Amino acid sequence: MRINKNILPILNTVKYAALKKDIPLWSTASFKRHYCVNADADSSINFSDIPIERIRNFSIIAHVDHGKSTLADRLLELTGTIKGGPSQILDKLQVERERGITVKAQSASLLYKHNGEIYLLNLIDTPGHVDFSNEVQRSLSVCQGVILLVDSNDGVQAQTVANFYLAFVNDLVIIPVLNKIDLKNADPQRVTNELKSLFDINPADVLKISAKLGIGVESVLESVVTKLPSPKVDRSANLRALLFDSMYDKYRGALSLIYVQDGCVSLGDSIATFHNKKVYEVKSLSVLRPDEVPVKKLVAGQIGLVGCNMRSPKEAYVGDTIHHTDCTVEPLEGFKSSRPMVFAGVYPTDQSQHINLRNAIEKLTLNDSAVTVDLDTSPALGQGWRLGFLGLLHLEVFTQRLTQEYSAEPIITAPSVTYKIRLKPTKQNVKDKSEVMFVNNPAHFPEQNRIEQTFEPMVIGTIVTPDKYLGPIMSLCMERRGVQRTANNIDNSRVILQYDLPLCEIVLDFHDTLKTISSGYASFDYENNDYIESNLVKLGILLNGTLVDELSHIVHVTKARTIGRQMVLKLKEMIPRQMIHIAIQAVVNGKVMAREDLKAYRKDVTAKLYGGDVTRRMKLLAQQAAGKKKMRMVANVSIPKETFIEVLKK
Ligand SMILES: Nc1nc2c(ncn2[C@@H]2O[C@H](COP(=O)(O)OP(=O)(O)OP(=O)(O)O)[C@@H](O)[C@H]2O)c(=O)[nH]1
Repeated sequence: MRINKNILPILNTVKYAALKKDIPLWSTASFKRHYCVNADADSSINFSDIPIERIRNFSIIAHVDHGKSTLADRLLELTGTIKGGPSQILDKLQVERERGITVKAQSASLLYKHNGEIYLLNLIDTPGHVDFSNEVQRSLSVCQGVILLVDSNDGVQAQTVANFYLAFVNDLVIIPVLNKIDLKNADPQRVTNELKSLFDINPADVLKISAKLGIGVESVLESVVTKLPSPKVDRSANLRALLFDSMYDKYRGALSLIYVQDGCVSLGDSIATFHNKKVYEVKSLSVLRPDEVPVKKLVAGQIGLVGCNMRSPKEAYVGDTIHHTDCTVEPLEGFKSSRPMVFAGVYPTDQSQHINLRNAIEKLTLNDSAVTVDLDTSPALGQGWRLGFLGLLHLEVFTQRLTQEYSAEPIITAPSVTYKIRLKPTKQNVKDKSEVMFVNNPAHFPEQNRIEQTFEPMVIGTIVTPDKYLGPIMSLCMERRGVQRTANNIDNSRVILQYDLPLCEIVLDFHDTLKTISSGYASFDYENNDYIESNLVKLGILLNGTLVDELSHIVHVTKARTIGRQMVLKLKEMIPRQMIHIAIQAVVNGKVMAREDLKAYRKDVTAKLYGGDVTRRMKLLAQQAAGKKKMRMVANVSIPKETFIEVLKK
């Protein structure tokens, strides 16, 4: 590791010695004496005895990869909550570890000694990717402050801007922290100036740390205690707790993560929820450290997990208020539900898997409340669901979790955004000229002669980039039918751009392309905007003359030929040759835009075996049969199940 020399003056002797010997700072005796709560004392501390003035609830927010989970690890270690061990401890899901990103906000309760007093710090590590911004929004609703973390090499990025404003509009106290000061190219001064010019943050308030090396991390804890307010709650009032996340446990059913706004809740209490009006007995209560530690009581200001035998995942409604059955209270505000941006059909590989897949989707949506679920049927794929997601990464993560956590292997159809269509007045409804329908499934796209006007959803995209990539980025936005709104300098080498872009142009691969053309330096964030009128058509895909709606796509008329060409080529590549000749065509209103042919072919997997090796022959045939199971018969053609989504990627 090459250490930035500029940080040396800020290391005191203990830290420097620890660093040189590669001893983690938090394991030094002097550190433990000052900051960690003694492990023996820890087990005897009753969390509910900690007064409100000594509670701090905060989130760590930042752009992707700026070090949130690493800082969370350090804070857990420094406070003695965990004793080292695996890194990114709050990234608990397999999908998070495999992809190296946080997709779920995770909370942990830390005990911290300040001026001899013990404080309870409830930390929430949030995801950085724009597809999971609903997790950040929910987390902020139970916090009084945030740590806004910025990489001191990368500087302010698109999600830094989005997250700053999210915290700002929620009236939260912001602790600005520059991370990765150990990197050779770190430039904390430049990034401090960016924070000043963009957000008017006082340079004197900016902390400079290296979460990886543990440098300066104690100053973060000190700021959390001294700068953040304690929660505004009332312990003497009747119980009101906000259910802000939930998860499914095999043995205990749905578990609810709650923030106790008023009063307290104890084991054995009889509680009810506003949304479903059902009554439950509190069976288990725990705080997360970050694993569950059972407690007897949760009091106002605390965050904890409640188990009350909710058997159906639908009962734990995120945003609901929990109260005691014998008291009437005003419900808490809850959450504005996030609007799904991308829809895709989800079908079992064969209909015998239907019930399993339904259970898996129900349980997983409990832990991912942003996903919307509607029933759907498809002539080729049978009974299934139309699911709504916040973006393509969200869709991919959800389906990966279905497979990894519930052993379900669904088929996902081509994702689509929701278009608005105004139909021509018919003789019967001349008076009602404005018959409008919303379509997110190409199968429901009306015949062209019934359509009066079509509209597509737009976003306002924010791009932060070094100015040397400005040319290619502007070309990319133009190619994606974007219209520039603003362009401003952040400093003398970086620019922040705002564009109006059609949502369908950014959901699939815009982010990846942007990263590629800017060597990874540009970042992107977007927010929903209105619908605008746009000339849209259905690009149908025909396999041997049969329309396959599951592969069809709604596109802008100017893109129909290019996308049609790309799709037939991709399909030719993805569909294995079969015993019949396959014609693949892309059509718009009956007019062929592109065509490819896949020649017939008979694959005799046992052909190379001579003689009578029956067992080997059987094994090969069995392997071939298993391979076929992973395919789906559509229009008499076997299609690998990934085709439906992969075909749209360039
Ligand atoms: N050199 C250096 N690397 C760091 C530091 N902090 C984090 N990293 C590295 O930066 C990368 C991203 O860190 P994470 O903690 O996963 O970042 P994150 O913000 O939680 O990422 P997402 O949850 O995906 O948004 C990892 O490879 C870390 O080891 C630091 O202070 N110095």
